[in-house]
Amino acid sequence: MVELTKEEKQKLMEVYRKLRVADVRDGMDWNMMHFMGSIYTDEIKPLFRTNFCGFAKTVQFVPTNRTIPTMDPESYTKFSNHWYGNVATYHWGKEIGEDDVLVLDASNTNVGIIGSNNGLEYKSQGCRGIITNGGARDTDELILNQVPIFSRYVSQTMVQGRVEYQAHNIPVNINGQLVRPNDIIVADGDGIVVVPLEKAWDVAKYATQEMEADKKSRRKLYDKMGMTVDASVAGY
Ligand SMILES: O=C([O-])CC(=O)C(=O)O
Ligand SMILES: [Mg+2]
Repeated sequence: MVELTKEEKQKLMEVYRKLRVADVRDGMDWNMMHFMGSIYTDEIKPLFRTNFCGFAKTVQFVPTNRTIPTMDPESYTKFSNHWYGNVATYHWGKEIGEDDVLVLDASNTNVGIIGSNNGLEYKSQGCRGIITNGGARDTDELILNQVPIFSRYVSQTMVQGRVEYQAHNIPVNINGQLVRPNDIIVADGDGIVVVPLEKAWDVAKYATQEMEADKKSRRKLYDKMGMTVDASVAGY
């Protein structure tokens, strides 16, 4: 796992915050990574239009093969607490910090692995966004609280009796794309791009080149059409 200093991370974020997914996609192509890194919105969708970038904090859950014995509801409360505390654990959550993006490989299970409670908690710790090939639940509240999340499913279920924590800070597979701890994640309405951390500056250089050419061109069109300058062309 490549580690960066706080200053190096801040410098990268200053550059990446300005880039659109399309620019980063171009920057990847310029570095001969045409078939790497893209995760599309037909598979992993944002709950609402949003954009973010940050460093991947990876976690993996797997489906369970444990049988659930029949029990009365009072016993189920104990069972549920035990599962949450020992099987589908969220102990890694406290490690999430500023400029992280939580990348949760839930093994494509339709389970509500992120809800409005843990989603808001990670946001409060500085988490920029969440990406999962599993499910989100409490989605009305996730939207109300503007917790930026891209997920495969809108789910209803709890994790108890369904999935188990497997590992964190390991390479994971999201829709056929490798995401390693601290790789850069860029997400917007066009989907998600994963940039290998060791290529981050090379990708940023050509992504910025393409973005600037594009914005200068759009700015001319704004002027030609008498359109009011907005954030997407300001400064060009
Ligand atoms: O409890 C969970 O793991 C998921 C959830 O619904 C929440 O955090 O609100
Ligand atoms: Mg909940």
